[in-house]
Amino acid sequence: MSGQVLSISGLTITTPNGVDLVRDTHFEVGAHELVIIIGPSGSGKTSIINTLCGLIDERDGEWKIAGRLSYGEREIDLSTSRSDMCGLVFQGNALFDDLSAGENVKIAADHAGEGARGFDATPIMSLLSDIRPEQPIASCSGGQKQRIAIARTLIAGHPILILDEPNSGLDIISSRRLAGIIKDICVQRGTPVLIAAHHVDDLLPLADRVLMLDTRARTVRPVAPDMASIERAMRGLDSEGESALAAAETGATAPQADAWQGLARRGRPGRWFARYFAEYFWVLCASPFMLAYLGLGGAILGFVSIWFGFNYHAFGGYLKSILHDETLAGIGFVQTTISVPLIASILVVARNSAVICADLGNRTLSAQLPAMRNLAIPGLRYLVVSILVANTLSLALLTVAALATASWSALQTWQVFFPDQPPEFWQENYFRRLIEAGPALYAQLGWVSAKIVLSSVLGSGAAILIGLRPKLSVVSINNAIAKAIVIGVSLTLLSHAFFAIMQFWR
Ligand SMILES: Nc1ncnc2c1ncn2[C@@H]1O[C@H](COP(=O)(O)OP(=O)(O)OP(=O)(O)O)[C@@H](O)[C@H]1O
Repeated sequence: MSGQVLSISGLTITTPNGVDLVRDTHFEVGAHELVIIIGPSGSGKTSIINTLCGLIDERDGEWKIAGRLSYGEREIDLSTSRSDMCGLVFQGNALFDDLSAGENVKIAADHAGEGARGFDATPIMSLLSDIRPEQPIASCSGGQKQRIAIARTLIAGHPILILDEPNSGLDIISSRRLAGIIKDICVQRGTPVLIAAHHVDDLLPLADRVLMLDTRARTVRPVAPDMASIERAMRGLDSEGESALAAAETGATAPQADAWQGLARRGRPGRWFARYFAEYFWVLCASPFMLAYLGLGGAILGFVSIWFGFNYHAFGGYLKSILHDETLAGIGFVQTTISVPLIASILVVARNSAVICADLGNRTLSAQLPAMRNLAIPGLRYLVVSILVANTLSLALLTVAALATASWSALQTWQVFFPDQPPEFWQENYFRRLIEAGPALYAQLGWVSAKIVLSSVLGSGAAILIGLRPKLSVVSINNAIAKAIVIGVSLTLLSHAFFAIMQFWR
């Protein structure tokens, strides 16, 4: 493959907001060449890299891409096809946190392409000499993670190598060593290497050329590979990030400055509890998806109880003719005080345990809770109280919704059996035991409320405790979610069984 040139022509990238990052841009990276691309913060370096690596994510919005990438015999139309020729070291590392340090490299080696065959990996592996292969990713320092990410991509053996800010977490010695290793690889393999970087001092001695993303001309142009020329070229360029920094330096007003000044003023901290409560109430209860879920559960239960209660009972014939009012009263009582509250609790606790555990697990993994503590935000209190209250309200309201649809579908099913009976007859008998109970009505509702509150508090409490336990990876969050569902539903079954026994214990 030696001697092949990476050539980009006619590259235009338009963000989903309609901003052209580059227009009709051309550049090349030769075989054995190490080229650095620089540009102000937010100018589009990562977007160019993602385009070259086929990683523009259309789920973020509709990007418009035009241009061609050619390398050797292959040519790719970037407007219609995703490029698969460039290996990328991601800015945020993107390590697999459920695998150990060694496994992160091994998995790349085991899936390496032809380009990796017969290549001496010793210099790459020497990048990792201070890391134990069995070390979990979570226990590696920022610089160590970065070196693992670099080694992993180098091992994979793509014909073209692209690095996004590879030296941002490294000390100066590691950074120089890294630059030397990358250069060696570039020369040995004949690989074109493109590096996007802000801190170029350590990389410059080994760079063949420097390209600059010119935010005024919306193109990529060459700059002499020395710090003085780079600084001169960068000065005078405009971008959102640059103009904000320049404004801060000179005391001038940047476009969004007023909005940010308003945010910096101290307000009432209590509104953040309301903010978190509203967020959890919506996700745990009020979303249309939840209402439809519980409505459907109630409707199916209403139909099943009446249909099978009348059709498949041992005294089915009698029930239909002379005993149907008593049967209806019995089914109505069991449905309103036992079965619908139980099914609603199981459905809500199972679903909401997963949501709560995933939410807190992600906050734990991404260190949001220590960040809140560090900012003197009573995060745990906001989150835990909001979750407990929102989940209990959610279960109460959704049980009422399920009871409404269960009663409605019970009435529809009953009318299939007894089309001549007026709905008033159904209403009188279906709710008779509940109403007959007189003051005990309140006792029955009290039992139902007790089941709901206990199921909710135990279910969401278990999900909170499981979600807040230390998490090392996304896989550990998944396992925690499964555990929270099983424990939450088991506690719900036990709560309902306990109160059902108490309810009829006379
Ligand atoms: N999904 C998106 N939707 C809309 N605009 C986006 C999206 N992703 C990025 N942008 C915008 O595209 C521009 C370029 O972003 P990009 O991340 O490519 O810049 P960059 O030069 O790599 O920045 P930095 O050096 O700060 O990492 C920015 O203004 C950014 O706000």
